[in-house]
Amino acid sequence: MKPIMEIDNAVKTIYNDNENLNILDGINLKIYPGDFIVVLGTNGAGKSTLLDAITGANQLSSGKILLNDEDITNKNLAKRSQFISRVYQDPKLGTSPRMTVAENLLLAQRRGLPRRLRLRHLKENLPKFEDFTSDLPTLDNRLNTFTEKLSGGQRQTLSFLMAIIQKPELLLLDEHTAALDPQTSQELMDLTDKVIKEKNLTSLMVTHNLSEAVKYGNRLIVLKKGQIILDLDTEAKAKLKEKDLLEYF
Ligand SMILES: Nc1ncnc2c1ncn2[C@@H]1O[C@H](COP(=O)(O)OP(=O)(O)OP(=O)(O)O)[C@@H](O)[C@H]1O
Repeated sequence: MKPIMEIDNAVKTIYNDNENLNILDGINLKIYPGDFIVVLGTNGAGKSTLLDAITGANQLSSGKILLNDEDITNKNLAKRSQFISRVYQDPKLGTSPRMTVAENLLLAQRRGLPRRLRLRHLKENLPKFEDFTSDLPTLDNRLNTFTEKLSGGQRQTLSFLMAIIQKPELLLLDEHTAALDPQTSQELMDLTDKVIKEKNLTSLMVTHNLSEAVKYGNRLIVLKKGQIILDLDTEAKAKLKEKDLLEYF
């Protein structure tokens, strides 16, 4: 099987305290269609830097990133966002507060088009959005609500829907349930897992929650000081127990 994404010897160097520091230090990773890869690592291990490098929010110092065999290393964030979507930890990122839920969904559905074109034809899209949100208790009947009026959990569910409404080549989940209360976090995690399976999405999920790391996904990597120090394939991941991970933290 061909990888969707290939990260080849990715290095990100910063100048800190009068010295060069590799915050990504030779990352090699192949992401295959349908992979759901859990990414673990202590604070400062380089997880966000890796996601930034994948989205183009931050350019690599050296190394390459290929998406479906195309070298995207020098493509900017806007170009890559047509194919790669990301859900952040902060519910306020990723949604427009002064727009309704339906308008936000419309913007996301037309990712890649100029903004003035993206907000046209709201009315004819409403039935589709109603269908899309109807079995989600948190967003049912909320299509005309301004996003700033939503709770953190509702807003994060919306961010997730926006990230997947136009099937991305790669979905990045950046501790996307970490800021929510335990029940809401569980609901969003269950929705995430269901949608990833139903739509056969390819995904990378950063988490600090070890039980989530064991329960979800088919592969797992651990980052430390900018390097991948553990890379479990599907078979090894299936046998994984929470206590096996403790030695890495
Ligand atoms: N622009 C920058 N300037 C200086 N240091 C940086 C910069 N960006 C990241 N770092 C440092 O690089 C290291 C990796 O940061 P990164 O945010 O990727 O870690 P992380 O694994 O996502 O951590 P966390 O779990 O806390 O979110 C950290 O030591 C961080 O302080």
